[in-house]
Amino acid sequence: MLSDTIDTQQQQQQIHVLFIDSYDSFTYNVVRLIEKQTDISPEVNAVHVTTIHNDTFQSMDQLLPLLPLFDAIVVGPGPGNPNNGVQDMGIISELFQNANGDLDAIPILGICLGFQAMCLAQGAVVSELDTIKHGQVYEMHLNDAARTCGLFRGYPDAFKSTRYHSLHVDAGDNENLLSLCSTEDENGILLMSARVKSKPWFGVQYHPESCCSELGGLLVRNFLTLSLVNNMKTGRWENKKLNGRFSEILSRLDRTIDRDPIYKIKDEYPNGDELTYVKQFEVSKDPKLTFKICDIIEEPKFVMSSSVISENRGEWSIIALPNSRSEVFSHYGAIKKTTIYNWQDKQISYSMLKKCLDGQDSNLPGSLTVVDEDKSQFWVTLGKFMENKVIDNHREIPFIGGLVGILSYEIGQYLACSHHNDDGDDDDSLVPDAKLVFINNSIVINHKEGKLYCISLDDTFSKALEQSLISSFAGKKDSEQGLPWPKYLPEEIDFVITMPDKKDYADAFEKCQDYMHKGDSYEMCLTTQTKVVPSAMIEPWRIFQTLVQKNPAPFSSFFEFNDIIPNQDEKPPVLCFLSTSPERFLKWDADTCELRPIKGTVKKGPQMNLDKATQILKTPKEFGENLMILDLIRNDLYELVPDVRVEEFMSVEEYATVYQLVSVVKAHGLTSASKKTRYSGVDILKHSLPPGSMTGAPKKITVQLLQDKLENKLNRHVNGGARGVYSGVTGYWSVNSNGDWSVNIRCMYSYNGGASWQLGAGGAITVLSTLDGELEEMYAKLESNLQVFI
Ligand SMILES: C=C(O[C@@H]1C=C(C(=O)O)C=C[C@H]1O)C(=O)O
Ligand SMILES: NC(=O)CC[C@H](N)C(=O)O
Repeated sequence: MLSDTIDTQQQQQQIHVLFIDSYDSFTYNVVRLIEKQTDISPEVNAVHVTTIHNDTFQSMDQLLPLLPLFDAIVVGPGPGNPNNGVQDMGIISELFQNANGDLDAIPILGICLGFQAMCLAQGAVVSELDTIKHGQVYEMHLNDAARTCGLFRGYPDAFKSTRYHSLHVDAGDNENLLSLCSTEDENGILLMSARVKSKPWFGVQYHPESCCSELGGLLVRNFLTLSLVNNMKTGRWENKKLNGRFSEILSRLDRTIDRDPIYKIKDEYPNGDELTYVKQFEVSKDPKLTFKICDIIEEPKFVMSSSVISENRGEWSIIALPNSRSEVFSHYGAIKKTTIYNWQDKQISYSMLKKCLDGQDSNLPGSLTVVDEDKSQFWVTLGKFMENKVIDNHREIPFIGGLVGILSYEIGQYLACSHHNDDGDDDDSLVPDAKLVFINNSIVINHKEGKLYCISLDDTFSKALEQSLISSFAGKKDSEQGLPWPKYLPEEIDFVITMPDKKDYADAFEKCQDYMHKGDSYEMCLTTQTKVVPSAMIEPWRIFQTLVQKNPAPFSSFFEFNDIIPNQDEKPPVLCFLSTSPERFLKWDADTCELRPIKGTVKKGPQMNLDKATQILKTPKEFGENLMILDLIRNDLYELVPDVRVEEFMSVEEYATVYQLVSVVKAHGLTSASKKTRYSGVDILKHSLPPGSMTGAPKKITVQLLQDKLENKLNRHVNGGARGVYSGVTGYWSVNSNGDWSVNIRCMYSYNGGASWQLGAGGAITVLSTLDGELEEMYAKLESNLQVFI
């Protein structure tokens, strides 16, 4: 797919597959499975897959002239119903109609939606299942015809595979189709694979690429072998056109989908030793240490701390210290603008910033940069800035300085950046979708080893602060003393709490069920927002102090963006974020990245213990929920990196108020790839936002349905229904090529310095969900933070 050189001789020995994607979230799992089948025959040395979307071409007339380039076509899975033709499947319906017989000799493999479309075009009936299967593993049974069909060569009679479908094919006694495989469930016996008798066209209803499917690679290998034999017989193999113009067309087609790295990664980076200052000393291993340290820091600080430590999570805490040399990057998606200025620059006022964002350019001081760009270009701006900052220094420390901050949900793919502040005044344009600050000075703590590091990228770490850290904490053992922080908010303050309407939630839940029954989505993470208005101002830090004690979590974050000094009569809309998230989204170093999707939740209570929760979390509902997101995350990684592994499969983890089902997926070899396909962790971040665990699958259609049809109504009392900071990510991109981002859940955020707070909570809805069960889960998650106010 992403080969570097177009060498015709070499290409002649490659199998070329055209993959037609329907904006599914499992596409690249299939693509990589195809690419891996390299040992097909001595004539073949590689498999090259070109992926296009089902709407890349408007009609077959545009695609037909390109088909001599390809040895086979794979039509992938996807949302929608083949009965809706072009509207749901773009070019796929016309492809299978094959009006003039142009595709008679071209081998095609249809998977799920592709299979249904193929069978429909042959006269079979495609209709809704009574009992729908999303992320469920079933035994597939081959019939006698399969024994003589090369597609299942080498297969046992039965094997397990994952199913993701709302619809199914009833072939009846259709004369054009030969059925090969079936499974049995509450719906009866269902067709799971068939071929078209008169053509080299095959299909499977199940998902060979799922991480829970057996022998998926063999199916693809068999299909490629059949394709090769077919093409050698028909002369397609010899006549394949790959020279000159065709070779150019192929490389252009390969770039249809944008996968350009955000910035070019170099072979080597300077070590930056002249300026980097690292002072290390021994401290207590108690995670409360981070908070005790915060108490002695007067300056502004961002905290990414752990209040619960467990293996591979929460081992480190970071206190980032922004100062006047810190560049602040804010992106405003709705008006497509980025601002860049230094932290608390005296020349920059709120009114000036607002004017320039409103397009009334006044005389901008030289220290304020405003760039017209969309969210995609914003990443390039960040890349350009960071490119020259990267150093090869202290890679064993996760953060030594770099960009720190918050990315909202709407900065992610497929989402409209439309959110605005709903607080009555006209501050709409000033709600940022991303806010990142470059940090030179930080305190980094390794709780596992009891080590503290004072770090500066420009050798400006305050000597006074270092001295007081040493005198207060160096060499001191764990103390039994708790935090001197209040466990409750001041009693005299009241809170007006606006929750989503239960009836609205029920309506949205029903609509989700409709979409899933129609085949438009397999899982939908439906979320709600609750607004809390205190009767008097409480400092955000004061709320954080109570929150972290009530709901300790591995990713407890505190951010208060006081980046503009307020003038007397101005109140800049300060973004604040307090989080006790259990969920890592993405962690990376120079070569590897790790994602830890959480999916599956059981509320804690007197009747619940770990064993019981484990039993519940391993039932089909929770299993399916987790598997769907696990396969989706594999897809997000596979799009950029070929080596992706599931390292932990559905472990149960215990938190303060809930049990959660967690999987771990890693991608290796970011930098060992060829120069052109070399990605950094930040490319993976850009490509995989919004986090799959907050969207559902398939990601594109699901987030669009949630944003346009469901949450705009359900959450209209907050930010016009936008999720904003909730469902986004928080973390850092360190100059030593490390990064770590947690999912913004179990959090609260404010766009007005704490005058009002928003709390998000939700959960994945599948066809196995019940309204009561989902409501209970949503309230359990909401309670983890709302408890601070009630
Ligand atoms: C949506 C939330 O949580 C997400 C949904 C989960 C689920 O559906 O089980 C679990 C963890 C998160 O990925 C939330 O906490 O608000
Ligand atoms: N995974 C798929 O391709 C699903 C196909 C179709 N949308 C269905 O739900 O049955």
